[in-house]
Amino acid sequence: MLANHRFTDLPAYAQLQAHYDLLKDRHLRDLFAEDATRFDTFTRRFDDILLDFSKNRITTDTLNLLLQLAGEAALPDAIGKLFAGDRINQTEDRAVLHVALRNRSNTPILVDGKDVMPDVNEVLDRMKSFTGRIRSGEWTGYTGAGITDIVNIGIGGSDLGPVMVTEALKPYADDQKLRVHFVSNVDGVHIYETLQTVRPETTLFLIASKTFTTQETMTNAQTARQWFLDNGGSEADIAKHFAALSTNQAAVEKFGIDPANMFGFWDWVGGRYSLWSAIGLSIALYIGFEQFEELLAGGHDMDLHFRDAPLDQNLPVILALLGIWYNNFFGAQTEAILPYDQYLHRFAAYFQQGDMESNGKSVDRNGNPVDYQTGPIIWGEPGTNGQHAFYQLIHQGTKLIPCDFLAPAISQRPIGEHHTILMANYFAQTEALMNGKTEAEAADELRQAGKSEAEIAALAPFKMFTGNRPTNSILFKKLTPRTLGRLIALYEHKIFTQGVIWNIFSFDQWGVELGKQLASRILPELKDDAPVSTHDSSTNGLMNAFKAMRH
Ligand SMILES: O=P(O)(O)OC[C@H]1O[C@@H](O)[C@@H](O)[C@@H](O)[C@@H]1O
Repeated sequence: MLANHRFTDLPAYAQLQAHYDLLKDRHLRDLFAEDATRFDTFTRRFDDILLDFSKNRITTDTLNLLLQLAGEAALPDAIGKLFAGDRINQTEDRAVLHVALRNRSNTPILVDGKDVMPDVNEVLDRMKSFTGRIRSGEWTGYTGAGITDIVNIGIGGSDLGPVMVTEALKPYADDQKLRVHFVSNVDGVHIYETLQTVRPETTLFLIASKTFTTQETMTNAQTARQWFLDNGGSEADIAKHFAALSTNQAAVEKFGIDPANMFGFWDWVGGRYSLWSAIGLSIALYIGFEQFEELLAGGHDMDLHFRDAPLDQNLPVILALLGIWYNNFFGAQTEAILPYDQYLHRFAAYFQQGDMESNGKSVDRNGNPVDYQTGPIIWGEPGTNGQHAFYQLIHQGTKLIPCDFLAPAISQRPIGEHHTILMANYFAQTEALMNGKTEAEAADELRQAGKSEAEIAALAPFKMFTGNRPTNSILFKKLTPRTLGRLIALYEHKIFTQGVIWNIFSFDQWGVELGKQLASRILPELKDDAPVSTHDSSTNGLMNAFKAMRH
């Protein structure tokens, strides 16, 4: 069990509030002008990853108080319990052990006295041999042809991680012909469009669902199965074309999938932390098992760093504390994740689930409503696209939006000057957000452009930038599987750290249940044309309008 505290009663909380009052009107421009060593003071490196957090509205006092806050919230003890396999997911009475899935050092990790590593390794071995057989063409479909297309059917944690990683690591799939597709939405359009592009005799469906009961996934899986049977496959051929990634063997068998084609995992793997488990099979198939192991190794590297590095050197802890600084003291509502790497175009979407499903909680670990802010709204798009879309608001809007800027030093696709131009934008944006442009500077520019003093007076207020907008720069050498593993685990542990300090449970997700319950109540009511009157007037009215419109 995690220690329990009231976030706002921690001594450092009050100290941070007082400190905020002193610091809130200070401009980053001045903090940089006063201290030539600011970059060195607020930069940390972990192997090929550099975190520069100097463009944050902090001083060393801020950092020390935030570190004190982490200590008072018993963060080191919580980290110990995470790695020790304690049942820290209390409301589901489960351990939280995604770290075991990538525990490449293979040291025993005990749950209820039993080492989980032999089971983890056994599934990894099976994934390895399966991956080898599919990729080499040894595994054939019902006509004897090899597999050319993998269709992963899953949603939420059984979709977003594999989508994000296969997109991010596309260059590592250059050497083979396998294509991957992802079907998640229960909207029939999604499976329809995917099935247009594949052939039954060369397609392998991965039915990815921890519970194997999720309505969207089961509906899509049934549709895929029927399509397969309607287009040349037979019941006996299903074993060659369907595999399951799940914890629920009974439901997998009931669906008709050969248990030999089932890759299991365990209740201590949260859906949004499951890409490292059998849920990652589509990744392994796409980039090869060795590269998948590199991804795991990267996650493990970051685990060891998180577990062992002192808090003031600890990248996930520093990111978490900065997030708390803006969320709880500056009143920031959101955080943007802005990768300057097109291959990371689903990275922010991935952490929308990772962060918002984990820390979108309003009850503390005592079961009491919280009277402080918890998880931020996470969003973002790759640079430079975002610059031409929503950065206007980040630069000149009324809201404070702390941003993480991520970029590789080396592009996976070095073409002409593209990467240098991209990086010029990367550096320019954080500089602009930090410095801004004073009204006098804006006026000077207008003067140089030949504007009259009257025009200058009219335009300068619109052309100035307040600046003082905080950013983290996360610069890494190259987006390899290992580095990606490190980056994902970096954010995972940031989320964990924040949950510990806010005294909330980060590993359950009861908030997704109510909608599911109501949808299953509504579903039968939509099956006929009888007027609906069992809900509120809006819901009744909408359902009845829908029934009328569909004719
Ligand atoms: O993997 P399954 O069990 O289909 O769940 C898929 C997703 O379902 C949602 O309701 C959430 O609970 C997610 O955390 C989960 O990843």
